[in-house]
Amino acid sequence: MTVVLKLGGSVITDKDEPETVDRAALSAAVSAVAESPVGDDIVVVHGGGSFGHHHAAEHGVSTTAGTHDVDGVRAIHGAMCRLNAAVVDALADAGVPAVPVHPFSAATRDADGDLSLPTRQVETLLDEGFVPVLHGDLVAHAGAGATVLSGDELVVELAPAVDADRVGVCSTVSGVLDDDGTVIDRIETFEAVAAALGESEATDVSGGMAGKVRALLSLSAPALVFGPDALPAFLAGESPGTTIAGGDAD
Ligand SMILES: Nc1ncnc2c1ncn2[C@@H]1O[C@H](COP(=O)(O)OP(=O)(O)OP(=O)(O)O)[C@@H](O)[C@H]1O
Ligand SMILES: C=C(C)CCOP(=O)(O)O
Repeated sequence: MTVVLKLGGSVITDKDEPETVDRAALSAAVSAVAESPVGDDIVVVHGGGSFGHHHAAEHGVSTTAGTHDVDGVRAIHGAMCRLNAAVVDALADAGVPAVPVHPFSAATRDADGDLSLPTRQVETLLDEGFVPVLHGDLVAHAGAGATVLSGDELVVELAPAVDADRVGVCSTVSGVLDDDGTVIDRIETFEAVAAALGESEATDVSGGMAGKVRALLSLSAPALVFGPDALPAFLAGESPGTTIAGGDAD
C-alpha cells in the first residue's frame, strides 16, 4: 500500500505570519504519519504556506509568471528549504525515516509550461526504506526564468511514478465546499464545481482550491481532499472529505 500525502502549507504554517511554522498543527500531522498503519510506504509533499507564498507574492512570481531575479529565486527557494527542514526534522524526531528532496534541483518546465520531473530518486528512496519529503518550490522554466511549482503538481507527477494506491491532500478545509459551504462528496469534472471554487483566503500564488481541483482531476487515480482532523482516518484507509476522480480508474 503506497500513499502519496500532501500536507497543505496552510495547515502546517501560520499563513498570515511570514515564515512561521504552526508547531501544534505540524506536530499533529507528524504524529498521524508516524502512527499510521501505512508505515514507511509513503511519500510526503508539503506546500508553501507563509514560507513560499509570501516571498513569491513579494517577487511577483506564480506558476505562470516567472522571474530572472536571482535574489528572488534564492529567497523563495531558500524559504521553502527552511520549511522542508522543519518538516523533515519533525518527522525524524517522531521516528519516521524522512529525507529531503528538493524539486528545484531536478524539475523543468518547457516553453509551453509543461512540467518534467525526474522521479527515479523518489522511487529508489522509497524502495530503500526512506520516506521522501518533497515541497512546493520554484522550477527552471524555459523562456520565463523560474516559476512556482505547486505541491499539488508534484502530487500529480509522483502518484503514478510510485504507483500510489492512495492519494491524499490535507488542507485547512474539510473538503471542497459547494456554494452553501457543504463538503462535496465527489468531483468528476471541473465545470461541475467551477462556480464554487475560489482562490485561497491567504496569500497564494498557485490558484487556491481551484488550482488544486484542476491539478488533481488530471490524475487517473482518485485523490481525496480533506481537513487536518481527518488525516488519521485517511491514513487508516477511510475516504474522508471530497473524492476527486477525473480519470477512468476508481
Ligand atoms: N469551494 C471551496 N472549497 C474549499 N476551499 C476553498 C473553496 N474556494 C476557495 N477555497 C480556499 O482554498 C483554500 C485551500 O487552498 P490552499 O491553496 O490555501 O491550500 P493548501 O494546499 O492547504 O495550502 P498551500 O497552497 O500553502 O499548500 C481554503 O483554505 C479556502 O480558503
Ligand atoms: C510558493 C511556493 C514556492 C510553493 C507553492 O506550493 P503550494 O503551496 O503547494 O501551492
